Amino acid sequence: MRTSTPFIESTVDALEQVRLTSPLVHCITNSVVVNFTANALLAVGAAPAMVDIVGEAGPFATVASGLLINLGTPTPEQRAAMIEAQAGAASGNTPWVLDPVAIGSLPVRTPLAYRLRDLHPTVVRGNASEIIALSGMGAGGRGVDALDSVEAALPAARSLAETTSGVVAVSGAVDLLTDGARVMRIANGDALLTRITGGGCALGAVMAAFLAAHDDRLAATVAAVTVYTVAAELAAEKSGGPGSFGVAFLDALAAVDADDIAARASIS
Ligand SMILES: Nc1ncnc2c1ncn2[C@@H]1O[C@H](COP(=O)(O)OP(=O)(O)O)[C@@H](O)[C@H]1O
Ligand SMILES: Cc1ncsc1CCOP(=O)(O)O
Ligand SMILES: [Mg+2]
Repeated sequence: MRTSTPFIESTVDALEQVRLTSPLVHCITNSVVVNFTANALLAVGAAPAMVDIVGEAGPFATVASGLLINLGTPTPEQRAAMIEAQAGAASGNTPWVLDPVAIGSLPVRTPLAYRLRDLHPTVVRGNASEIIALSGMGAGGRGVDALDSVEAALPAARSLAETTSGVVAVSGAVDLLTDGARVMRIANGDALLTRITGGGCALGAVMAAFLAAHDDRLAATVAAVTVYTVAAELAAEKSGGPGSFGVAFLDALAAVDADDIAARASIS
């Protein structure tokens, strides 16, 4: 696969920036993955803060370096905090990531996801079925899992990028990213990421960290996916299964460096 050298350079720069500046990442995320997400952010060099209550989420989003809104277990308090946080992010010019976990048929989170979509997330990140559902072109997946292929989600991703004027990232064996005009594919990662919970959710948080480290939104998102999926490859080589992979993945997020990126990144 052809590898895009400018994107490798911007990926290495963004990783260095994340480690130098330790961006403060405000997370409103689901109760399944909250600890794993905080550990993934710490491992890559960012500073997590899980601020998901009304009265705090708005002001915090104003001053944070990046914000993640993840719809995985959207309690009433979290739902109100998400709306408050989005407004805070808008007033503070804070980049924000929307992860529309398991939308489609679920009757509470789906309209909330549409409402947030229309508030122009900097990045939407999801699996193929979530992206198709958020675009209005399909019914969603099987719970948190995709039923559609990544390539089948390309028209939905393009349409969604036009709606949001932002970046859309579809995860899977080959990740697909678009800003509506450009389409990038990243063929790194390991299937063990789908055998631990939070493999997708923590990626959304890492994207929020990288958005704080690079001005070009597409390049920042490419950098986050590349660092994350190359780290997964390094971890998989040292793992005997999902349990040891989860631990090795945190070690690899902390250790992955410019040489690993140059040797392994498959960006086209
Ligand atoms: N078959 C696979 N091979 C390699 N990497 C994968 C595979 N499936 C998913 N990934 C990676 O796992 C991470 C989470 O993606 P995914 O499982 O699609 O998200 P979600 O958990 O939201 O459904 C992404 O970084 C993606 O690149
Ligand atoms: C299992 C589960 N149920 C509600 S949220 C969640 C976590 C989903 O995590 P990911 O999308 O990263 O696999
Ligand atoms: Mg997910």
